[in-house]
Amino acid sequence: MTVLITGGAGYIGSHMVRCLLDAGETPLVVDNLVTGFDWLIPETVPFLQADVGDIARMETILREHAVEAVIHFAGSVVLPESVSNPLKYYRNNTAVSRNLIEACVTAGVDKFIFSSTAAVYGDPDEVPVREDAPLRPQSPYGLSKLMTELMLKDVAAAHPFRYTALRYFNVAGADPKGRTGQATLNATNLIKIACETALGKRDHMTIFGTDYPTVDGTGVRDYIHVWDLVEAHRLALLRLRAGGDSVVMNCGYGRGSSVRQVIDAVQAASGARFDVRLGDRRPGDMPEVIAANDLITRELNWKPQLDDLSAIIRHALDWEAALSRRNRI
Ligand SMILES: NC(=O)c1ccc[n+]([C@@H]2O[C@H](COP(=O)([O-])OP(=O)(O)OC[C@H]3O[C@@H](n4cnc5c(N)ncnc54)[C@H](O)[C@@H]3O)[C@@H](O)[C@H]2O)c1
Ligand SMILES: O=c1ccn([C@@H]2O[C@H](COP(=O)(O)OP(=O)(O)O[C@H]3O[C@H](CO)[C@@H](O)[C@H](O)[C@H]3O)[C@@H](O)[C@H]2O)c(=O)[nH]1
Repeated sequence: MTVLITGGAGYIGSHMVRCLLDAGETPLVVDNLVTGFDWLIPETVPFLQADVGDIARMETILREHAVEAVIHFAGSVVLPESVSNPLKYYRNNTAVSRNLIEACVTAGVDKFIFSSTAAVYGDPDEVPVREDAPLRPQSPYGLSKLMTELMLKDVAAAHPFRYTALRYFNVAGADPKGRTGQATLNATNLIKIACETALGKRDHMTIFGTDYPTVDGTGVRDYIHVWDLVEAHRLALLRLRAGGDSVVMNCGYGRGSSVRQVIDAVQAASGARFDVRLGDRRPGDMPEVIAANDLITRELNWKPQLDDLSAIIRHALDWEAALSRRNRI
């Protein structure tokens, strides 16, 4: 019962691999290492370096490894980059996913879990935002993921194929056991940047916008611990195995933290009073994005274990320090 993890050398995918191993599953990783690192994959896990958009190669891999289900993380993930280079996102997220789905249909793989994003909502009218809210992505990144969701829906209607699309909110933290974490180069995510600054890897950081209509004027996001996120995928896999139908669900905690609250928490956890500058709003940023999570809680009986900003930050800091000790970054 092999479970293929595309993008398993990346941040979230490498946690998925650990989570499945811990549960006694048999993961297989396909990754082209464009942003991932092979040293994040445990040596016991088979790894094939390939582009997920290569239909013939993927069809062969699915058949030769008797893949039962696919969890598809591979893709391009930098939202501002998608504005300056949209075709990269429509290729590596939309077209590549299309090819992978075709390989699955041809090879008879009928269970598919897809990494979608809160960016499909754009600037929500209401928070917490529900799955049936208007879908108005404000970036090619969000649209590239929404197009994949729509393809999955059509394919599931036409073929013996069922999927779960999880719309992640802001993923952060690292494996509580310290086995993997985010090693992304030039990361743009707030918690990663704040941790890097706390450890002296950056000499300062900037708050992007202090005049939002939020609790303290800075942007509010629903930060979800990566370990709770991958556990939701494992539960989604069990649900598909039990015959569950196709579904699209938010994956977040349903409460937000502001940029200032995050930075204060990183300073408290690290004991470092680092240089924080006040800057302009980052183009394309939303004031407040928070998940409604009733659906995932009900459908998967998902019970987050690490719904705590200080735990997310402690694990992120521990991982950042471990990266330095290993001379990784
Ligand atoms: N990190 C977040 O906050 C967040 C939020 C919402 C959605 N997501 C989605 O989650 C998924 C994983 O994100 P991540 O943060 O782990 O990013 P990441 O860059 O760390 O991981 C992506 C992995 O996919 C691989 N990859 C990219 N294109 C590939 C291709 N064509 N063929 C094979 N491998 C390829 C990369 O080498 C990398 O290992 C992405 O689809 C992303 O859009 C992430
Ligand atoms: O140096 C920084 C970095 C970020 N921020 C702010 O921190 C918040 C969070 O930003 P970031 O961590 O970059 O996340 P988002 O822009 O919310 O986007 C993330 O969350 C989306 C889902 O909502 C995913 O799709 C994206 O891949 C992922 O990057 C925002 O208010 C930013 O303006 C700063 O103030 N300073």
